[in-house]
Amino acid sequence: MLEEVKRWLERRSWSADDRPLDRLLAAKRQAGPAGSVSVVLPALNEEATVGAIVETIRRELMTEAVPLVDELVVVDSGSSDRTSEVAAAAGARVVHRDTVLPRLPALPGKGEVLWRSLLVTRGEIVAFADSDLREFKSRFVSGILGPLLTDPEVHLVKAMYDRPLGTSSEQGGRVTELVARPLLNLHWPLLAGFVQPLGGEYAVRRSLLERLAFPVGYGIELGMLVDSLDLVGLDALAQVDVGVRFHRHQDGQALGRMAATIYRTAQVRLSRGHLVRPVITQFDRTECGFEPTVHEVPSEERPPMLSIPEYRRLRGTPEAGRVVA
Ligand SMILES: O=c1ccn([C@@H]2O[C@H](COP(=O)(O)OP(=O)(O)O[C@H]3O[C@H](CO)[C@@H](O)[C@H](O)[C@H]3O)[C@@H](O)[C@H]2O)c(=O)[nH]1
Ligand SMILES: O=C(O)[C@H](O)COP(=O)(O)O
Repeated sequence: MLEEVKRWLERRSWSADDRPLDRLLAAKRQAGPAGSVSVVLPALNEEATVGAIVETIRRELMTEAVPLVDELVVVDSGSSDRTSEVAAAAGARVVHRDTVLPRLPALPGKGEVLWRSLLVTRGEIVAFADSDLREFKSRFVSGILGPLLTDPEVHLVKAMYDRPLGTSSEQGGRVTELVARPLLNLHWPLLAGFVQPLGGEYAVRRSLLERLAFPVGYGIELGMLVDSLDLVGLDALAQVDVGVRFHRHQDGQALGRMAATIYRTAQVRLSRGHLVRPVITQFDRTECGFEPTVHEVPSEERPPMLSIPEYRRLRGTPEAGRVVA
């Protein structure tokens, strides 16, 4: 491990317990508008879990006594189930991806809805969390907000946690362990200290988010880490231990496509313009043997939000500063 990473782990890795709620609330009051917080839950067919997550955040972080979160938005990514209804009934503002920036038809994928969420939220700090989490705890949100509210030098905070898979207590995160961690260690060793580089729970200052390109699919987390390192440096990145995370596990083939997308995101960053065929072939057993299916690996990226005129008008920002394009 690099010496810089050892030092980073000592300086920038915390537990959610390190910053109790009353300290966060005091810091938020003191920060004024810079401490405004939006929580965004991307959701594609999550009717089973999104309601409980919304209720927990509203009950524990959005009350008169604990006004830590200012707005809670579920961005529906094209669900065919009752995700929107359930989320709205639980008290979230629900926005469908197609209603945001309608001049650009939405592309499929999680990164796409996170990108669009910047146009429908106002917080100077935006916290994202997956909406398929079970046994959700509000510390998943308050924990990652802590360093941003209390330390102006921190710009991005990722949650870290144990990830049970089936009966095994610590073996979840198959794409993390087989693809993302090796890629990061070999190509961006400064990021080797992140325990959960792909985790969907992270909080980021808007001033950073709006300067980042967003891969439209599952490449968003790796892309965001790599580009943030480039834009703000390792010391502006941090991680917080929030306990244990339970979520819906995708099957091996879906994870294969996710892995290919993440590899592609890395590849684009390693050699912009390098010509490859971004497809992955997978196999299913049929009566005639193994049948190949070819899936495209999405390579589209949305440009930094600061380059979108509608966003600049909304925010009253005249020009784009340094961005990752
Ligand atoms: O097109 C999509 C796909 C997913 N989601 C939502 O995004 C979240 C995470 O998706 P999920 O399929 O549960 O991802 P995981 O298999 O858990 O993948 C992990 O790794 C991914 C790649 O880094 C991250 O995006 C995830 O947040 C992280 O949990 C969930 O709320 C989904 O409903 C969308 O909104 N739109
Ligand atoms: O982050 C990951 O590696 C993927 O979400 C897969 O996680 P799982 O192996 O716990 O399902």
